[in-house]
Amino acid sequence: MYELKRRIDIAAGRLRPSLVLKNGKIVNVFSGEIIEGDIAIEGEKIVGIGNYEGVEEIDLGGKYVSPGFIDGHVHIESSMATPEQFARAIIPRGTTTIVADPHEIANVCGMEGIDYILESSKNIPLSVYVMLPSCVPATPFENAGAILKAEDLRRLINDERVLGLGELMDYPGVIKGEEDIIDKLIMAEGKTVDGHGPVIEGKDLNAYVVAGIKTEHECSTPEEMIDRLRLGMYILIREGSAARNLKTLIKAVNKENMRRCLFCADDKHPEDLLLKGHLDYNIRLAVEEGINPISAIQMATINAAECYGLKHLGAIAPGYDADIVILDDLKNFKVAKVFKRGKLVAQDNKALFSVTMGDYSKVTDTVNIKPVTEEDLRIKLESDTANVMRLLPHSLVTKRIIEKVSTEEGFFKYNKDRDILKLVVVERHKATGNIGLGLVENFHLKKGAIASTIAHDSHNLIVIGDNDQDILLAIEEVSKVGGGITIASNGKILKTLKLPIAGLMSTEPVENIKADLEEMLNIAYENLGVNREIEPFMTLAFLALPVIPDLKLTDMGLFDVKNFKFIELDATKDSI
Ligand SMILES: Nc1ncnc2[nH]cnc12
Ligand SMILES: [Mn+2]
Repeated sequence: MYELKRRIDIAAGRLRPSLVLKNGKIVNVFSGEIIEGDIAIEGEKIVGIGNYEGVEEIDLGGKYVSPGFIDGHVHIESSMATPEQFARAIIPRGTTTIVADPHEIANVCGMEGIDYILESSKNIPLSVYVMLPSCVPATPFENAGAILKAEDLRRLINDERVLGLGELMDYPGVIKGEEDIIDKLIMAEGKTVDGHGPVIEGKDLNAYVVAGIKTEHECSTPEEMIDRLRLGMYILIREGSAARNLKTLIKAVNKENMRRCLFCADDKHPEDLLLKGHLDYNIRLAVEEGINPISAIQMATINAAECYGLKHLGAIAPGYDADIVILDDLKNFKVAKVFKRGKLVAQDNKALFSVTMGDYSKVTDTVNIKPVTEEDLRIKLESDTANVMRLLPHSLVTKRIIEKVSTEEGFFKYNKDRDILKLVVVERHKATGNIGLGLVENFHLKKGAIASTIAHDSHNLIVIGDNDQDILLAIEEVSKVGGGITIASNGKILKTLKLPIAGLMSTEPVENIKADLEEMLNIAYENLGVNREIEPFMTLAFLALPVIPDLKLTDMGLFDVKNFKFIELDATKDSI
């Protein structure tokens, strides 16, 4: 009561605000104007726009003022950094709020993983909201470290930082009205439900929307985007490290539909966050592609706030949180200062706050595999014609190709003159001994192997190599360090990035993770001759995700995503 009365007195000019940002060019996300004036701030709230004198004053020197940026869909784990370190990377770029989907760590650690993300993001100057993972495991065609049902999720659905259900990847299950999915949708009634249903259309799309799914971030064509806008879905335009859809989709944004469009990163690696940026990069790219700067700012602020029901965020107006970004101009969108709830938290691309690591003791030691032998890696082929996964440059998609491969006594034989590598997925949560075996073309690796415990979304242990000795050595290394990425060559480990949190995240500062990854990328390209059109670690991470076509490999075998079924490696044994 008192606080409200005080805010009214300050707004009315009867009392001086604690802080006034003077002389700014304020982007008004409601009227679409740029209005010159001061911003009166009291505590965590904006209380007035106009001409004010404050106890403390900061002169903005006529710079532009935007609301803090809001990422509508991001997996913190994909940055390989903890939430605290992730905040250090993105706040200097102007992001003050994220809607996170912790399905990566949930696939490894179940509810403990979600608790960790909520707990470790509580005391940082970044608002971290969470969508409860709806699909753990993503599909029935893989073994994850947990299975989450509605009754598991229910204890968190009314948490004030939980905004609803995360990406509904099991779109066939939604369309069939499967009981498990219905349970989760009813549990989330009144909250937001995120989609992941790029390939559906027509009546199936109606079924998906009427089920309560209100957003889509997996569009890769303008047609998919328009189809979904027409049915009332919000469109999240994604620019991440894995998938880069902005330049394609932005063409379909116009002044009539832009208020239903927002930005997201989905999965972004540390080097991209630190070098390219976060939503400041999306905004810059959109403006370069012809979008009006004010519209681009609306997409990064008020649109996301309205999409997720965040009524106190997304605008520079009385009563809104004082989440404020000061920009040098509306062309390069260089972020000069960032305020979070009225406090200066970043300046000239530097975080002005320190972070202490939260307790992660319940989400480590997560690699639990049955020892793998050379015998386990033998690929039986009755003919020499195989179903091979052909990698496409800068894409999560693989192409199914049928190729003649070398064999010996009925088993696959490495051929140094052919670019056909062995891909192995080892179940790593319950030591079941499950192993998926596949063949990959266009990765180009020579004399070595790369292993990783990042393998969306079940995050089993995935390895690619051109000889079994290095494959076995790499498996042993990532298992020994409790999860991570390693490069083995000629019987030696060249480098390992340790990811002790769930086998997904490092405890190191984000700058160190970036430096280690850059060194490993260099080793992959220089020492092992990996295809420079492929980002090896991100590509490897998505080769196990059976919701993106054509062929993917899980611990249960080679999966034909288009026909939604397992197939044999020997192409003569499987009808297409
Ligand atoms: N992390 C992720 N999980 C599921 N689907 C995805 N598509 C892109 N990134 C993804
Ligand atoms: Mn996602």
